Amino acid sequence: MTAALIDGKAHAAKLKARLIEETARLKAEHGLVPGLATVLVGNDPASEVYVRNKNKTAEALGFKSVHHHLAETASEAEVLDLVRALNADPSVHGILVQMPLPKQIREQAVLDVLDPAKDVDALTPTNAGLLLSGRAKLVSCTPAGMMILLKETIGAVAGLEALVIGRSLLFGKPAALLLQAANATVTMAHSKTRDLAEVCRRADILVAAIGKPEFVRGDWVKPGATVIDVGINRVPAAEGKTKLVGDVAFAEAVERAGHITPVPGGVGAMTIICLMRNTLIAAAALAGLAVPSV
Ligand SMILES: Nc1nc2c(c(=O)[nH]1)N[C@@H](CN(C=O)c1ccc(C(=O)N[C@@H](CCC(=O)O)C(=O)O)cc1)CN2
Repeated sequence: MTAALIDGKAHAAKLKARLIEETARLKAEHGLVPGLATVLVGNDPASEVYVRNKNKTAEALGFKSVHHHLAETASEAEVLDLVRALNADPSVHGILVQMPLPKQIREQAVLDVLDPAKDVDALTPTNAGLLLSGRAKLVSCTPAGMMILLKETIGAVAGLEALVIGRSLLFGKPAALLLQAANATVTMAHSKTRDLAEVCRRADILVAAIGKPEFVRGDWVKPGATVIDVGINRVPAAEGKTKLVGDVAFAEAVERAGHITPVPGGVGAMTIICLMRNTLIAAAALAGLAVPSV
């Protein structure tokens, strides 16, 4: 069997088109321009690219987009003051603090001051709790993108065995909750899981978010399973160059899976557009308008 590729870029483009229409409608009917503020602390090259792409996408949709770049040596107090100022700015509806942060800044301290109504990453304790209780308006971006890809490629996941490897706040935990809310039977695995290969072989939906290049081997994949690869690992390639690979050994897994996301161009390609969707939803909610169903 050779798996069908799940094209994250194509699905992201479809969502982008809907968001452009909805943004124009909000502006025409309510004079509302969604505003996204990005905060980057330090000079991590990958983070710089992601944040630049977030600002570019926001502008392409017709949002107001502002960027704040703090030095690698910025103190926690400086970051918290900036977040408080953005909380108070009525033209800003979404605040994105790029992760990871330099080590002197506690991620939890930043999330504790971020206004949950503007938390377009859905990482604050309030939004994490709302997801747990099934009442979330803002859902973490990459997990939300995964659910869109699953819905549009395999349809309902009810009753399927789903395995999420990884338990981060950014992906693993919200992904497991979303799959469970869609009535999948969910297992969460991690670095301490015994006999991971055998656990993987039971999964109809295998989600890998471990951060280890090509860790999941092809013979761990149940024949016909759907594989969602969340890893983005830069590894050495020929002629002194580098290339991106996922957490799944793609060339092996593609021979056994029914559907598989490539890296790049899979679920990662949904992250930024789902952030824009959250910004639009946050803007409508803060303006007291009905939450758009985009
Ligand atoms: N505050 C946040 N920080 C981080 C997040 C996040 O969602 N919120 N996620 C990652 C990085 N990230 C966004 O910030 C992100 C990762 C990947 C992509 C993406 O487009 N991936 C492409 C390949 C990109 C490439 O060539 O490097 C793909 O998979 O096709 C977008 C955003 C950590 N930090």
